[in-house]
Amino acid sequence: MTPLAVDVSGLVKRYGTNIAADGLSFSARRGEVTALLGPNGAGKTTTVEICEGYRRADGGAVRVLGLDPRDQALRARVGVMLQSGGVPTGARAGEYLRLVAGFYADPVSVALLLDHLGLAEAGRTAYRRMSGGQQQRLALAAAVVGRPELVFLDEPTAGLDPQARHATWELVEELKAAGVAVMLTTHHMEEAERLADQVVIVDRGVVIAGGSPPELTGAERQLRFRARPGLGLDELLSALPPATIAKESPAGHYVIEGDLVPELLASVTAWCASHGVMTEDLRIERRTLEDVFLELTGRELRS
Ligand SMILES: Nc1ncnc2c1ncn2[C@@H]1O[C@H](COP(=O)(O)OP(=O)(O)OP(=O)(O)O)[C@@H](O)[C@H]1O
Repeated sequence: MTPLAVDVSGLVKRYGTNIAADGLSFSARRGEVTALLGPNGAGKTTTVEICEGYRRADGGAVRVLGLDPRDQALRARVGVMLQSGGVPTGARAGEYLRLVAGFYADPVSVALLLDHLGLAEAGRTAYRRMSGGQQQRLALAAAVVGRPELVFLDEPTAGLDPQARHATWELVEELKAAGVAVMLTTHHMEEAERLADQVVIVDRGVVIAGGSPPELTGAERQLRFRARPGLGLDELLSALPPATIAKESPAGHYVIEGDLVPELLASVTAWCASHGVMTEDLRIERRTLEDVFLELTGRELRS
């Protein structure tokens, strides 16, 4: 059986008294995008750096393509995009990418890759003169130029404009179609929803939920709104059809599940009006990963 691309079990990592990973477990498969999603400080970068072999774990087991993450045999098989580039500041984009390509047996065409990521014009520009978005795309190009079997992308689209973000997303989709395992960290939930086959939601060093985006968000649409905390939900429910469910989670965030026909919406808003309740952000849609995170932790993902 082919080993999992990444297999992390009970990972523990401490920085002094601060626990960045507290028994964290997940796996990532080939030909799939696995997203570690969580707020700042959740432990995503630490986890990925341990998988990349840059940091040592304090406990737990980590295998990457079936090997110890520090095994030198992985260098040629794994692509890494770091948050802070790691490119010499005087290097021109094209030169640098050709240099990196030279380390691999069967690299991708540098010219095609530059073109694909919208960097063709920046090919002769020194790294320090490139925009932040261009530098980020160059780091991405360097991670994939060697045709890796597994690639780690740490916040690959943070700070990119929408066009560059879409170019990055397309590249990730192509990698996946070519059978590459992609591990991506993000606190951008649309990115996780759009790209990921598996989402691993991390908070405070532990996995609080995992699955495909539809598994996590559910297929059913819901009526959601915000209003003052502590509305009498039993009373509201008595005004709604019998199979309807109403929840307040966390305080001031309301979710109504049931047969979402126009009459239900009218009944909810009529009940609110008769109780002097002003709703905000009233919407009927599938839960988002943001909603899932909020329900699980009582906090916003983008904290
Ligand atoms: N080198 C370090 N020394 C001490 N503490 C650290 C170090 N690196 C990370 N931490 C702490 O470990 C915790 C997890 O950080 P980590 O960077 O792994 O989270 P993250 O989910 O990647 O966050 P972000 O989205 O901001 O990158 C945080 O509390 C952070 O302050």
